[in-house]
Amino acid sequence: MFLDNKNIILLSTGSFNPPTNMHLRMFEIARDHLNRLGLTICGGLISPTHDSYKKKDLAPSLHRCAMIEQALVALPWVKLSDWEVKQNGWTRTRQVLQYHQNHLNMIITSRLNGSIKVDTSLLPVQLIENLNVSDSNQNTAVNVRLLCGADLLESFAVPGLWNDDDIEAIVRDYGLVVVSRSGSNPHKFIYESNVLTKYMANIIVVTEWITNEVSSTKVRRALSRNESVKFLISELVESYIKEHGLYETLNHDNTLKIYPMDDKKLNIDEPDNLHCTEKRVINCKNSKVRNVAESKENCSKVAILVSENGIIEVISDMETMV
Ligand SMILES: Nc1ncnc2c1ncn2[C@@H]1O[C@H](COP(=O)(O)OP(=O)(O)OP(=O)(O)O)[C@@H](O)[C@H]1O
Ligand SMILES: NC(=O)c1ccc[n+]([C@@H]2O[C@H](COP(=O)(O)O)[C@@H](O)[C@H]2O)c1
Repeated sequence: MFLDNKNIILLSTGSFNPPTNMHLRMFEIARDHLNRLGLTICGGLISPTHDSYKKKDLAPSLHRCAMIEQALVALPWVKLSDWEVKQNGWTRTRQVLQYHQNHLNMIITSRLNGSIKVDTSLLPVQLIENLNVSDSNQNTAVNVRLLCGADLLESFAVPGLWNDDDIEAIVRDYGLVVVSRSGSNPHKFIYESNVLTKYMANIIVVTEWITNEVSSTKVRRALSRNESVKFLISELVESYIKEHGLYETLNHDNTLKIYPMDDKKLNIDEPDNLHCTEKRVINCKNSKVRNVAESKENCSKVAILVSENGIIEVISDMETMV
């Protein structure tokens, strides 16, 4: 039931839309903690989810992979794996772990057997160096562990999201390294789950005392409002985003409502059924309102109302916007 803890590779799955500094810090925090427990971390992998994963505002994987590569310039012991995004559809996390563990161990075995044509690009440098000096009796097999934030762990309880079999296989065969997030209580969550309690020895909870609640959602929101994201994401990622015009508009296609000014005056009175958390009037003389809605028309002023559930309503000064 207990995993052999030699040669751990931390694998993190998610949208990385975009990758934030906290995605990177998660690896550092986990490595420090595991080292302190006497465990060896050989490397890390980031495996972004497939484009068909149903998540609002998900940028194409081409961009997400490129942004991860930019972010990882500052974290060379972690590598991007684009295997998931290259599949025909979304892959369950259990299979992602299975693929990477089998694949990496296959590469290691081939390498030890002297096969020259082995693509080692996913292997951490440290492990390759060990392999170069190792005799074949040495235990070089890797254990790929799922590295996640406590919110991902707690998503195990969302009805219909995860198969029970998969949850059991993930904790039994691979193991978890869970980084705390404010508002979560991973120890309590494990206690309340029979299967997680059964395999508790394979779950390492890392308490992050220097809490940082940056999330991709908040970064996307800031970008769409043209607010600074400095120190939340790497400068290289920020440059990539700007260069490709990503996240300039938030996609609320199904819920966007645009009121011509005749209907609602531009004094941002709330429409009857909308409780606003935010109200803003934007001056945009002779410009397209790109950060609010795809409009072909120019306008000079719009009012934006953002409700608690993320619905954006726009009041424009030109009927032609509608
Ligand atoms: N601030 C954070 N603290 C701890 N873990 C985090 C944090 N941000 C992201 N993670 C973890 O990183 C992994 C990938 O996360 P994901 O791409 O969903 O990022 P996110 O910022 O939570 O995204 P979104 O805001 O789009 O839901 C998940 O395991 C998630 O729990
Ligand atoms: N059944 C499963 O294996 C399952 C269910 C939900 C999410 N996931 C994964 O967890 C990650 C969640 O990412 P987000 O937090 O960005 O939604 C993604 O990599 C996704 O593929 C896996």
